[in-house]
Amino acid sequence: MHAVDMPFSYVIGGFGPWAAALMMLAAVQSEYLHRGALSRCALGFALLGAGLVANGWSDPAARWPILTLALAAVVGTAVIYRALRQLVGARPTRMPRLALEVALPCLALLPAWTAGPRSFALTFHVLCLAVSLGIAWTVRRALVAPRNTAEAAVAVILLLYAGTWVYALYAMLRHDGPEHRHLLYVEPPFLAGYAVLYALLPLLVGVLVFNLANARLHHRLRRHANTDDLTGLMTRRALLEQAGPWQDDVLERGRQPVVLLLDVDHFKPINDTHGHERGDEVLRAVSDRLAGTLRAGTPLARWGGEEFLVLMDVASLDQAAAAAERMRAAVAERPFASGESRLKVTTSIGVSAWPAGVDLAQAVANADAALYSAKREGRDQARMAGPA
Ligand SMILES: Nc1nc2c(ncn2[C@@H]2O[C@H](COP(=O)(O)OP(=O)(O)OP(=O)(O)O)[C@@H](O)[C@H]2O)c(=O)[nH]1
Repeated sequence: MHAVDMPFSYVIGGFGPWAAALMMLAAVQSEYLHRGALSRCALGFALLGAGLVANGWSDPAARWPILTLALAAVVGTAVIYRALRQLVGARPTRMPRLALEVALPCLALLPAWTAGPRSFALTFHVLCLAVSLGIAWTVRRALVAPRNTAEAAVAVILLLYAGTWVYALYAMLRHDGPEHRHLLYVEPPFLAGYAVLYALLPLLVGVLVFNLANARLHHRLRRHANTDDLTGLMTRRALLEQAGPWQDDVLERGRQPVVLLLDVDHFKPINDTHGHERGDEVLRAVSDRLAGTLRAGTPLARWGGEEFLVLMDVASLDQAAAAAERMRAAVAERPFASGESRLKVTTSIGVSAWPAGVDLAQAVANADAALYSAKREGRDQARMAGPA
């Protein structure tokens, strides 16, 4: 066999696996990491691996190393594919089934191989084109209307990828001469390079994909743990995590940290009279109104059932009292619509300074004591705690 049309072989040998690798990465990035996209990428890898093996077979010196490396690459791809499916929560594919899925199209190459290099190359190109069209189908949304850069990148890569195979077919059909019979053939030194590429690439991509998928899962879990489902405010946990560094920063800027604890008055009767769902609506509306009185970035958490906690930096405690009054008024001034009826909702608020060297738990306990006296003295009011 001769090496012919080197740049072309180079494109097929070099671009194909990278395109498949990028596809896998983009699939993770763009949230359409699903069975269809993944299995077609895995198939793309396997097919290219099979093409490489067939190529290497013609060179006795390269035969066994290439065979071993390419098989390792195929197995590596299958393992990564399976792990990824588990990561995204899909039922794990059974290995024999996956092996069959990937092996069948590769086996289709066998009869073509025995029929001669030209029919082999032709079959190979048709299969690869089918795979690239298959991938295009699974990610068609990215092609038609990409929503972000990752999706736009997928569209470009796919077009190049499919274009490579279309061109390969065109070139094969147009040139019947012997020099175009072995479009897959690559010189042994390059072949060895590709073989290493095949063996390393799935590993490399696997590590990248795992990291990306892990980072995304981690981010999602953190967001779930730190966001209150009902109100969208931060949870107690999230506020506790931020509180220490927040206090350091406020003190450094020469301002005073204060804690405001708010509790919706007579909330139980709202639930009992209007139902739990209406109660939920009221909690959401209260949290919106509270947030509306605060500067963006002020830590506001849902502290418990109908309790909210605010960390605020002020120049003086008078400012904190004024802010508490604003929050109280924002809730009390207009009734909340609940179906046909209007619900008047009020809050009681306890405010406490949170000076340096005092635990947040202590400051919250002081605010809670102030809140308790606000409740005792008739509710719908804010009370300042004694010195912390
Ligand atoms: N709808 C709804 N109700 C909740 C939620 N979390 C806690 N609650 C209810 O909030 C009510 C709190 O009632 P209490 O602690 O007795 O206080 P209250 O009726 O507000 O009276 P005071 O605080 O003394 O003014 C309880 O009935 C809880 O079931 C929630 O997420 N949604």
